[in-house]
Amino acid sequence: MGATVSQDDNDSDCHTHQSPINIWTKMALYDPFLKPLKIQYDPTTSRKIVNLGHCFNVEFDDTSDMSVLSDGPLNSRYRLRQFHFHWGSSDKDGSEHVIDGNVYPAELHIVYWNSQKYESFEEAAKHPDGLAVIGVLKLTNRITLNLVSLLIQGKEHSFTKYNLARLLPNDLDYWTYHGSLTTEPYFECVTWIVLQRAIPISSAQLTRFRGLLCTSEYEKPVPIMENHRPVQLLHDRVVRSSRL
Ligand SMILES: C[C@H](CNC(=O)c1ccc(S(N)(=O)=O)cc1)Cn1ccc2ccccc21
Ligand SMILES: [Zn+2]
Repeated sequence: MGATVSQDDNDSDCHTHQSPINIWTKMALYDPFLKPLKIQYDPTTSRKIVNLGHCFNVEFDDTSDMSVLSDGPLNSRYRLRQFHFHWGSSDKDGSEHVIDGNVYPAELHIVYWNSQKYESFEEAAKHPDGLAVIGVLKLTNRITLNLVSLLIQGKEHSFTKYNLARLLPNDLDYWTYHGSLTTEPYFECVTWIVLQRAIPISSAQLTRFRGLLCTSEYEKPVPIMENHRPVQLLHDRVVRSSRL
C-alpha cells in the first residue's frame, strides 16, 4: 500500500530556482558562517577570447586545478572555465542581476565548475552544486579588452596572461543564492555569488561591447545590442549576505 504523495500545484513547477533575480538588500540574510571568498588565479591559464555571436567568452585551460574558487558559500573547490559579460543597448540597462531595483550598464560573470565532485564542466552543469558564478555589477574601465579582433561571430583570438584580478574589486563582500544559467538551457546548477562592490564602467567600453557583431563576415552587420535576461521570481529562496 503506497502512500499517495500530494503536491500542490506550484511545487510541481520545477523551475523555481531561475536567475537572474532582483536582490532586495534589506531582505538579504546576514550569515556569519559564510567564509570570505578564496580566489586563486594563475594568469598562464587564460587561453583565448571568442565571439559566440550572442556574447564573447574569455576561455581558460580547465584541465587541472590551477585557477580555483573555494570557501565563501561553497563546500568544494571550483575550477575556472571562462568569463563573459552581459550588456544592454543603452547605458540604462545591461546587467542581469538588479540591486534594489537598480539596473547597471553591464555585468561580468566568472564561471567555475565543481572539479572536486565532477569529471567535467558538462557533467557538473547537470547538478545543483555543479557551477559557481561570480557576478560583478558594472565594471572597471580598467578592462582594456581589445575587442576589435572579435568583430565578427566565430572569430577567436589568443588571449594569454590576462590578469583576472584587474576585473575584481578589492572588497569581496557578496550576496549568494541558488540559481540557474541565465541562457539556454537554464540549468539550475549555479551557486550565484554577486559581489556587493560595484565599480563604474566607462561608456567607451560599453560602446565597444555594442560594436561587437553577431553576424559573420558574409552577412549584413548586426551588432550584439543586448544579451541580458529579465529578472526571475525568487520563489522559496533566501539571499544571504557575507556582510552585516
Ligand atoms: C550549458 C552549457 C552552455 N552554457 C554555459 O556554459 C553557460 C555558462 C554560464 C552562463 S551564465 N550567464 O549564467 O553565467 C550561461 C551559460 C553547455 N552544456 C553543457 C552540458 C549541456 C547539456 C545540454 C545542453 C547544453 C549543455
Ligand atoms: Zn552570464
